[in-house]
Amino acid sequence: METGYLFSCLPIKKVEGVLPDTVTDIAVDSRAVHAGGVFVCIKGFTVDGHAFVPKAIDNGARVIVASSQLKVDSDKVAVVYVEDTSRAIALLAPRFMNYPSKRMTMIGVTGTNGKTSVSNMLHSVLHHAGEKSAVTGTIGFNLDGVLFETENTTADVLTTQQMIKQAADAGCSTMTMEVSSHGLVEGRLAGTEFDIAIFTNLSHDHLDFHGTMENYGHAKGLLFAQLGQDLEQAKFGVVNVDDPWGVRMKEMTSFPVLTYGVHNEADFRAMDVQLTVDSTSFYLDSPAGGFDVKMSLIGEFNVYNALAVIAALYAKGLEMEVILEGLAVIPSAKGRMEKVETELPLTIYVDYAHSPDAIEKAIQAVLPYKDAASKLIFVIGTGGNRDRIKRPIMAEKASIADYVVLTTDDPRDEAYETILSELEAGMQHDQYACIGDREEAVRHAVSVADEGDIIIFAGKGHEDFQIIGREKLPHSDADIALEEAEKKFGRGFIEK
Ligand SMILES: CC(=O)N[C@H]1[C@@H](OP(=O)(O)OP(=O)(O)OC[C@H]2O[C@@H](n3ccc(=O)[nH]c3=O)[C@H](O)[C@@H]2O)O[C@H](CO)[C@@H](O)[C@@H]1O[C@H](C)C(=O)N[C@@H](C)C(=O)N[C@H](CCC(=O)O)C(=O)O
Ligand SMILES: Nc1ncnc2c1ncn2[C@@H]1O[C@H](COP(=O)(O)OP(=O)(O)OP(=O)(O)O)[C@@H](O)[C@H]1O
Repeated sequence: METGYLFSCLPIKKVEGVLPDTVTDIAVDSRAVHAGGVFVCIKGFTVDGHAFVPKAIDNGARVIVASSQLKVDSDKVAVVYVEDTSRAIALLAPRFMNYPSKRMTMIGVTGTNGKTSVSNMLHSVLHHAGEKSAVTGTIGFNLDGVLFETENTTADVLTTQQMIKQAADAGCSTMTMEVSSHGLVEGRLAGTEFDIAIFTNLSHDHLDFHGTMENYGHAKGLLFAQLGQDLEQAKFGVVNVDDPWGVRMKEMTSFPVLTYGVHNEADFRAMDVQLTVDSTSFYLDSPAGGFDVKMSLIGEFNVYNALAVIAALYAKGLEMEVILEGLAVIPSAKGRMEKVETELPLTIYVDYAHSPDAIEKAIQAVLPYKDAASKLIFVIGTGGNRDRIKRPIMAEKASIADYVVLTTDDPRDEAYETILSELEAGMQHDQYACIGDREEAVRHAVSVADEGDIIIFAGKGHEDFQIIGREKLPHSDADIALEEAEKKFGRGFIEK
């Protein structure tokens, strides 16, 4: 790309050395720099990218964007000095990629719980409708069926723009993105032109980062504010009005907002909700008329997720019949109340609940189908070195289960004892065990289970690892549970 055009979007303090006519690439990681490329030095939470300039130059960087004074050979590289390199990359990345989000319908999904579920449901319904679509988030970057790993729910601004460009170049007509509050506050969505913004709900989480619920809610509101002011475009907000924050999100944008809910008046309202052990149905009142909706996803929370999907795809212009046909056949997102296939006389779910509200919702999804004589066993852990305020509240919600196993979920550098004692403080009854080692905790849950019981392993969801110290070790709640069950009941795994 022409260097002059690329840098004309930046407020530049000074340039040292001579800028080349063109640059080949742009990178924020010295290890990803290509010959003739631009390296932008980011001051991170762990290290300062300025320290990696020599490595970037070794890899062929031709231009460095920095905010601290550098000592480099100005015959070899040019240095562009700016006040704030994080803001600089937010301007440079979409420009370098030619603003690829403008080439697709972009749907952003934010909220404490349901982002992965709603995003993947949208992707699956679009796929069922014959559209080529992409989705990014906690599970990874799914480009029309091909899954790439991602580090974050919402990737850094450069990776985000690269993924959007990849999806647009591959001919996707829609891209759905999970939008985290961290991502919004840190500007990772800069330059991403959303057409539809969805808000699911807001409840206690991430207060280690945001400090207060007010800040956390404000962060989510940025997605709606960032829809912009070009009212000639057909953009929409989609909000859950059963959540008080949904009403506030409406105020954050001038674009039309479609509301959804079960209890309050809404554009898309579910009525006569019927929840069974393996399916959900409801009557939908909508601007397009009344419809009977049926799906295999379980739990009331999935009614909300379905309403968000229906409203967003209606806003996008899909026929209601097409949307509902897709909803009827799609599976749940990986690790979201996912039933483990087994011949055991037990019912086992793997779930990703790790906020107090999600824990409550996950338990409520199965409680009505539990036999009075059987138990619901709930295994829950929290991460080390992260939001500690939520720990007792998580255990308080988990106490709705008959038996609770308190454990860890990526303990990182924190001792088992502090995690467990802070969880334990919230327990409401004495039917529980505290076991720091997650593998042992899973085995214990199976060991106390009797025929007919239900076990929910919460917190890990789709993840196949446990982070202990700095190491990411392989871990699967489902595999350990089935192995233990095989010992106890003489069967577990289904012969393939
Ligand atoms: C606290 C936080 O936001 N950290 C993010 C941040 O890491 P960091 O600041 O530590 O980065 P760093 O390692 O100091 O690196 C600084 C710079 O040096 C560069 N570098 C580094 C090494 C090298 O050899 N060469 C080099 O150039 C790096 O590429 C980077 O540009 O930048 C990284 C790259 O973008 C992110 O992966 C990382 O997310 C970490 C993994 C994280 O845990 N983030 C959480 C808080 C988060 O963002 N969570 C939300 C959602 C959660 C939810 O809803 O559940 C999310 O969206 O994921
Ligand atoms: N709409 C919802 N309301 C409340 N809880 C939900 C909802 N949808 C899903 N859940 C519960 O929350 C858990 C996490 O769901 P999901 O992964 O979709 O949320 P998320 O917002 O993507 O979470 P994260 O930000 O941690 O990636 C699920 O496993 C389920 O137990």
